[in-house]
Amino acid sequence: MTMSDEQLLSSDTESSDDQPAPTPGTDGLTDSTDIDTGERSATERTLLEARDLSVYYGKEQALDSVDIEIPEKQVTAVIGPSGCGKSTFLRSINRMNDLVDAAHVDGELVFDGKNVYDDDVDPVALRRKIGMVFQKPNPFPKSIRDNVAYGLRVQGKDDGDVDEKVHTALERAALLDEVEAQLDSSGLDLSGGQQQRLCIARAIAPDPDVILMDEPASALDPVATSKIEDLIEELAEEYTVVIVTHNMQQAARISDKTAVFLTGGELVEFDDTDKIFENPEHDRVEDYITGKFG
Ligand SMILES: Nc1ncnc2c1ncn2[C@@H]1O[C@H](COP(=O)(O)OP(=O)(O)OP(=O)(O)O)[C@@H](O)[C@H]1O
Repeated sequence: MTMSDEQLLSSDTESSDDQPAPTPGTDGLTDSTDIDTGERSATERTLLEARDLSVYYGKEQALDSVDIEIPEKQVTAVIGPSGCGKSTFLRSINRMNDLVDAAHVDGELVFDGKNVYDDDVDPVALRRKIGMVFQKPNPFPKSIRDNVAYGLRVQGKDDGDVDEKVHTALERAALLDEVEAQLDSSGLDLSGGQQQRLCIARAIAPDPDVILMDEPASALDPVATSKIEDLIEELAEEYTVVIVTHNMQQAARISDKTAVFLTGGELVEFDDTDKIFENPEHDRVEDYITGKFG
């Protein structure tokens, strides 16, 4: 699953000309830690690690010295009250904050042993390894097939087996059965829930390692939400999923780990989801979970 660092670092047609020449990064694998619980795996490997990560918008600090180790092939939920920096944290993982002029990042975000803020990392290539799904389904005004194939095309992977890859991505996104007979119809003609699964198929077509999801079900009805939740749990067999959600029941249902951010962009507690919801260490987290504020 993991692509080489060379691929991560290599420039492509979308990258700016002033990107430094690609250089091989570390092949470093971060620490492995044996754990005694976990339904998905007995051993967890850290795939993403924030080290003293702070993010500012101008003078305003949105994330405050965050340290966190996110395990591979699990679902990590990010929760906390409005404005506490959840989206900022998510967007710092694949450098989406680069697109905000006022944003400034201190510290490190290490992905598979490499700081993604190093000068030699191409953010466009990075975003193919760390895909993103947004709150509102945003398919392109193109056919279902072309929506999914888009990620392959920009990656130069649209060789002979595009159709096979499109099918695989739709299947993994639990959408193939519903759209197989209409791949040339517009993606915009699908229901909201189907559009979101189409966007998930588009994100996974280039075979990323990580899928970031920013409240992916908040615009959907309960049935569509339930399908997305089932899908997220399935995706974690192949991918590392980090999901921002306002819905604490959803976090409790689908995640293995939960990170609780509180006001000021502080990561107050990060632990197994069961522990966070049943017996958190911090009173402030308990107050938030039990609805005393937020
Ligand atoms: N593009 C931006 N420019 C300036 N300030 C921003 C920007 N994006 C976020 N902020 C500020 O950074 C802080 C954290 O915002 P962020 O969106 O990360 O929080 P959040 O926890 O995801 O909020 P919500 O739950 O309401 O979506 C807030 O004070 C917000 O106003």
